[in-house]
Amino acid sequence: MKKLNKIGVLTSGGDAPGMNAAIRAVVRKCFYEKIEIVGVVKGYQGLIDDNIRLLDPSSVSGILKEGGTILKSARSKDFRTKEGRGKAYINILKHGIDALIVIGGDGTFTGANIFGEEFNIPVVGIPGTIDNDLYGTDLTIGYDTALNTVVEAVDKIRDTATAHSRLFFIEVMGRDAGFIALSAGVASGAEVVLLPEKPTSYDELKGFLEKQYSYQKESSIVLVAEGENMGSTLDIANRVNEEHPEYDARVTILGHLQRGGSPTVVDRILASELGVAAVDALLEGQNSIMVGMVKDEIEYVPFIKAIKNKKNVNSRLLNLISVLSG
Ligand SMILES: Nc1ncnc2c1ncn2[C@@H]1O[C@H](COP(=O)(O)OP(=O)(O)O)[C@@H](O)[C@H]1O
Ligand SMILES: O=P(O)(O)OC[C@H]1O[C@](O)(COP(=O)(O)O)[C@@H](O)[C@@H]1O
Ligand SMILES: [Mg+2]
Repeated sequence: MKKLNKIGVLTSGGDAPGMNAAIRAVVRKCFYEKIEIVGVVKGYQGLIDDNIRLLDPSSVSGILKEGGTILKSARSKDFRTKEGRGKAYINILKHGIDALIVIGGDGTFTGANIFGEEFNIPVVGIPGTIDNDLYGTDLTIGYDTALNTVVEAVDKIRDTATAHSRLFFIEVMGRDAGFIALSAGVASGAEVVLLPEKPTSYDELKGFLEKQYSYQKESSIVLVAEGENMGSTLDIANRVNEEHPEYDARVTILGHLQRGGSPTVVDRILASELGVAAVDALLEGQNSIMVGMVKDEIEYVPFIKAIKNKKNVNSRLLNLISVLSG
């Protein structure tokens, strides 16, 4: 195994609270192990554009509690091309980088896997996405903070919904995954959740709502994962209002506020552990793997498994929604 003298670290895809805590852990662990560490600015695009700078323990002072990412993030079209990845590799050689740590989601790991195979450079991934849609880790960095943000917002909407006896459709993030909608739904007492993993028909939804209305509930909340099957949240709410004007339905789309804010304790600890574990993995000669946390143990999960295997939503939680919404 080639000696590790210099590691590059980057954040890529949608930012997530706790990415800074992970960067800090990687940088401080490298210092501890006497390995040089450089930060790549703006994800894979920064590798292509040679936007690379030296980091030291003081460059990560005070960032543990900050949302966003000091290294910035990007969705790089160029890295999807062989030509772009070729430019990235030239810059890796220019800076003498021996291995990469990439912090991101499924897209980031797909790119890392291709890049590692093309150019034979060791790459280790740290799961950072609010969506929690990665197989091989119980939690991804940022998910817990996003959940807390969503629940705080839903609690507030519940106040006004109850005051006016209204139905609210609240759309949350989760491009292809319903983890945020389901867990936040249980934690905020949502009456219905709409998830991509469990397609619901319009008639089923109507049936749920009619049942709720027959209980004379003070308010109802439907948490909609953006990737669910029925189409736009506004269209669903409009149709419900046409058929049942008495529900007086309203729509709130929480949007990018779910991605910001100071990370929770859970995310800070997870990010610190995985940051250190990623450097350990490289020191052990690991390659093309994600470091995950399963039942409080660090696991090495091949990129291909983390991307291709489907992480299932918790059916117990789904059942809770129907049992507790009465
Ligand atoms: N098939 C691919 N080939 C090369 N690079 C990819 C591929 N898929 C994703 N990437 C890179 O990873 C970046 C992040 O992926 P994206 O899906 O946007 O976010 P996330 O990693 O959070 O899921 C993309 O912008 C792109 O640069
Ligand atoms: O910020 P953008 O580019 O509008 O992307 C929005 C998407 O990013 C996310 O917030 C996070 O997704 P990724 O972690 O896969 O990038 C999704 O929930 C959402 O669909
Ligand atoms: Mg993703």
